[in-house]
Amino acid sequence: TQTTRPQRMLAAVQKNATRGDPRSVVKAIDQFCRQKEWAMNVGDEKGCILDSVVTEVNPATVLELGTYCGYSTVRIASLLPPDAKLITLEFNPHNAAIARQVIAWAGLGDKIQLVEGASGDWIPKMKEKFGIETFDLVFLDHWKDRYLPDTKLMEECGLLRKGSILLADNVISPGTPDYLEYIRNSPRYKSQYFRSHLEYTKAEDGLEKSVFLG
Ligand SMILES: Cc1ncnc2c1ncn2[C@@H]1O[C@H](/C=C/CNC(=O)c2cc(-c3ccc(F)cc3)cc(O)c2O)[C@@H](O)[C@H]1O
Ligand SMILES: [Mg+2]
Repeated sequence: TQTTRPQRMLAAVQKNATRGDPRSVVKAIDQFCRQKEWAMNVGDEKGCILDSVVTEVNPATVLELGTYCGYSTVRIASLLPPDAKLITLEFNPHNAAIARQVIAWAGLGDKIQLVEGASGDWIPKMKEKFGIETFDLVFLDHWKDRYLPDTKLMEECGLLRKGSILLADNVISPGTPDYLEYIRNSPRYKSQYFRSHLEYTKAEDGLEKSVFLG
């Protein structure tokens, strides 16, 4: 029977990456996507920008919206301090199942909590279910029309504090026009655009980094 792209990506990790070595997992996925099949991971070029933001913020609490196969989940978690917590939300059970195995291969299972469900349902439960007060860093990489409603929901739920960082993928390609318009014009955020390229291509894309001002 026909395999799926996430299944083929996982197979490439299990074949080419070293168990317990997150960077080799990231490298194996990037090689798979460059040499075999394009996939919507943040990729190695934007991934370096992501790395620099994670390192600068040094977050104790991270929320990722849209796990997909766990590429950015592993990339972020590999840079976190010892007691930091990364919660990642994914509502497609097949993608979640693949991501769990990618995360396990990287040996990062104790740093990452993958929650299977929709961001709109789980964002209001972060405090009661996971004892999270606020997130130091949020990585937005799920359906592009959910960036704005979920940002407003995080504000309403009090999950952002003065200095919380939102980092949004794909603000050019596929694009998130309503989110960009809101976040760049809101007096409650200070935003910065990091120009880059759509993963594994020469097309323009970039990351928008926004600081919540409280
Ligand atoms: C509300 C909710 N709750 C929970 N999980 C959610 C969720 N909404 C989506 N998810 C999950 O997250 C992933 C979806 C990611 C969406 N990403 C993109 O569509 C994307 C597309 C491109 C792209 C660019 C140019 C092209 F020509 C074609 C594609 C590049 C990218 O980097 C992308 O991220 C996927 O695993 C989905 O199940
Ligand atoms: Mg993306």
